[in-house]
Amino acid sequence: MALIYLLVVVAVLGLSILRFLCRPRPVKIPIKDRHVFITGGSSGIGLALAHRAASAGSRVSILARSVSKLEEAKEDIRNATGVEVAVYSADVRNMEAVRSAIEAAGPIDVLICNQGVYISGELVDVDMNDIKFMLDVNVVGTFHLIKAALPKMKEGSGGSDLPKSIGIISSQAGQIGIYGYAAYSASKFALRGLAEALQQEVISDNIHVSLITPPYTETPGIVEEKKRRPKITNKLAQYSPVMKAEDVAEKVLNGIESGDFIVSCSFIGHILSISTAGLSPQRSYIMAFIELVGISFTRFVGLCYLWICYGIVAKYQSKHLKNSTSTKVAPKKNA
Ligand SMILES: NC(=O)C1=CN([C@@H]2O[C@H](COP(=O)(O)OP(=O)(O)OC[C@H]3O[C@@H](n4cnc5c(N)ncnc54)[C@H](OP(=O)(O)O)[C@@H]3O)[C@@H](O)[C@H]2O)C=CC1
Ligand SMILES: CCCCCCCCCCCCCCCC(=O)[C@@H](N)CO
Repeated sequence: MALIYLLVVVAVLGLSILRFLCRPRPVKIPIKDRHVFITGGSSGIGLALAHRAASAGSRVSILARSVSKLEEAKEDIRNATGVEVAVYSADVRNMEAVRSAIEAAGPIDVLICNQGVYISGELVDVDMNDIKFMLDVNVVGTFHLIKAALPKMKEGSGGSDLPKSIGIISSQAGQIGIYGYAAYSASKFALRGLAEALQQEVISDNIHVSLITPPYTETPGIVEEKKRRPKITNKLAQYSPVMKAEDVAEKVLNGIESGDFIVSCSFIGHILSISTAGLSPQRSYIMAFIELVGISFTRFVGLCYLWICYGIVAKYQSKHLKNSTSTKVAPKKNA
């Protein structure tokens, strides 16, 4: 009895300390009647986000390269919601193109940097051009977008203005490195550094950064990627279930509206976020409490997961080695 009493006192005291401690402060970011600008909005997660934001009453702009895919998305959203979205064709790798699109779109309340490319394969086999392509689109492209949008977003912010948001789509592959994703993971881990530093720089402008970490999601992009994905990657990633783009979009917009810094989209996603909490800001004292209590447990789960991973890798590589020796030997026998 006394022990339970003590535990309750400690928990309440702990929660009060965390409530005092947690920075930045919690925030609510409305999206209704506000301008939401979504890159990669013509396909997959971005398209689902555009649908959802339009249904929620936002003014929506989408940006991507292909004009025909943009027009198709525009028609799709019009048919489903009756909302006209604005479309901008630009390659995020081109700063000038990004600048003109953002200028034409007008001041942004919620910028969602969702464009992204992913090519998997063992690093020795991946072409350097493909590696640079991923870093350019995923990382440099995101810098272009934020640098182009930020000056206007800062203008007139603070004061009594409504809070604004910059949402950056990373990935679970931005929380853990997985076989076959060395370059992609590097690009997605990079976004975390950007997000953490940027949040400190823009907090006084009442701009709030969300770093989103979806699991595998059914999208046109993933259908392509799957064709080249090493089989072993599927084995290692099987513990994180695949989601539908619509469900991811719902989590993303809810996370942005709640001002969450890390937005995870699934149960395993939450476990991953707790175990990689590091020095990311945490606005919710409840979540901070869960992190403090859960972190040694999730580290243990992580160690078990890595034990499984390295077992799978060892088995795969010994089989691979045997296979490659037998193929080397076979032609000799035939000759
Ligand atoms: N699907 C998944 O399993 C997961 C995806 N993610 C991330 O989510 C984001 C969206 O992925 P997903 O929906 O699968 O991708 P899709 O391939 O389905 O869509 C990608 C979108 O980005 C646009 N895009 C690509 N390159 C550029 C560029 N250089 N400039 C401007 N726009 C560009 C594409 O249009 P266009 O080609 O016409 O330019 C398209 O609209 C990515 O950042 C991805 O890394 C994260 C975790 C899991
Ligand atoms: C501590 C507990 C750990 C539990 C197990 C976690 C398993 C993680 C698997 C991560 C798979 C990566 C998905 C991202 C795919 C992606 O971003 C695509 N775009 C790639 O093509």
